[in-house]
Amino acid sequence: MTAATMQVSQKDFQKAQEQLKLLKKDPGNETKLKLYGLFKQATEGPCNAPKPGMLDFVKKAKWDAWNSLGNLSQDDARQKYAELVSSLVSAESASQKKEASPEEGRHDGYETLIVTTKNNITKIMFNRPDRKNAINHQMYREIIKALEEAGKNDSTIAVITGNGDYYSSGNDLNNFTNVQPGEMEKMAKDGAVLLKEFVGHFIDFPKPLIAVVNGPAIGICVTVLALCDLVYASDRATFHSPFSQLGQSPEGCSSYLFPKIMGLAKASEMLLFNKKLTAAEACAQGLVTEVFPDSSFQKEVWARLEAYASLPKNSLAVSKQLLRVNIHNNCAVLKCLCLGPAGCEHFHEGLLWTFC
Ligand SMILES: CCCCCCC/C=C/C(=O)SCCNC(=O)CCNC(=O)[C@H](O)C(C)(C)COP(=O)(O)OP(=O)(O)OC[C@H]1O[C@@H](n2cnc3c(N)ncnc32)[C@H](O)[C@@H]1OP(=O)(O)O
Repeated sequence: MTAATMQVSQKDFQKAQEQLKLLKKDPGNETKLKLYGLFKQATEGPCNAPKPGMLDFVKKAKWDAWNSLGNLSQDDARQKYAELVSSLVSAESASQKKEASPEEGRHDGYETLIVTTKNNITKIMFNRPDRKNAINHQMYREIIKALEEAGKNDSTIAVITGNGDYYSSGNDLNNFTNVQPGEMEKMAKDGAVLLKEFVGHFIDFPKPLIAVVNGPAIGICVTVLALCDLVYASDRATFHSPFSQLGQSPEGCSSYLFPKIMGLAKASEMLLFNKKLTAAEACAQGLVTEVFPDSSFQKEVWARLEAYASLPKNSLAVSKQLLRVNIHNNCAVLKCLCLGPAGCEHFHEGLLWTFC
């Protein structure tokens, strides 16, 4: 070895010692012993220390690691030490990159949602946890886009859920603020068009659509549950449609589907008198398919959904259509009646409108 390469090796050796201190993960005892042996060999040469006693386990393991290097030269030991540290640094940075890289199967182009496709399931997750997943204009449009994509892609089922402690607090109340007096009517009309498109995508969704209600649900995200094929709820979830409290009327085909699902009396309690249901009550009334303890909710539900998603895709899609044909047709009629060319958007308190 020339003096020049030896110098590089010495420099690399020192750099490697610095890098080793910066490692975030413990490399494990075996690697630490290898590093110890190489370090001693590099700095002191072959082991000539007395062998520790059999019961002094730590000292004995270290001595063995050093002694096992025999007559390896100090230059080679430095080199091997630097190589080992470099491999640890590379492995750590690769694993950090992997952790930081986007979730597997994540779709691009969404800011208010996390949309992923994995194991034949497209998951559409509301992602405004700091606003309790309130649905603003952008989110309405992104949900429409996500449903459109999910309806056409290779997935077998689609799932809607929320990120954080809420499923969704419903319509973002800021959608109705900061409207200039002269623009009220335009805002209502534009909102009605957006709402029609939004609800229409639930009515027309061609595959099984499953709501995984991870927490409280309010307003429009409750009403469209009736357009989902299954609703799985955590026992933390609640179901609240406070329309009259807000001077609004029910939307999302709930005025038709809720009485059909739970009977007129129970639907009236929810849609006229703002009764908030627990998950168990919503299940007893047929709005929710099954309730799970919150502690095992995600695990149990996703295991079940993965099994469902391995069923034949076309059979599920056709069967869904057969089950829902009448509901679909009636909802489609309601959609046209309420927001068709004749226009019957009903204004409430000069601001809000009914859907159906
Ligand atoms: C353009 C198309 C329009 C179609 C309209 C269709 C008609 C739809 C109707 C509905 O969906 S009606 C239901 C509307 N939703 C509500 O009335 C819920 C309002 N929010 C609340 O009552 C409470 O925030 C809560 C959800 C019960 C949570 O209460 P908590 O005390 O736990 O947290 P907060 O501090 O209140 O919330 C944190 C943070 O999030 C904001 N936020 C929550 N929900 C909404 C919302 N729906 N719209 C806008 N912002 C919301 C809340 O203001 C807080 O913000 P900061 O104060 O931290 O800035």
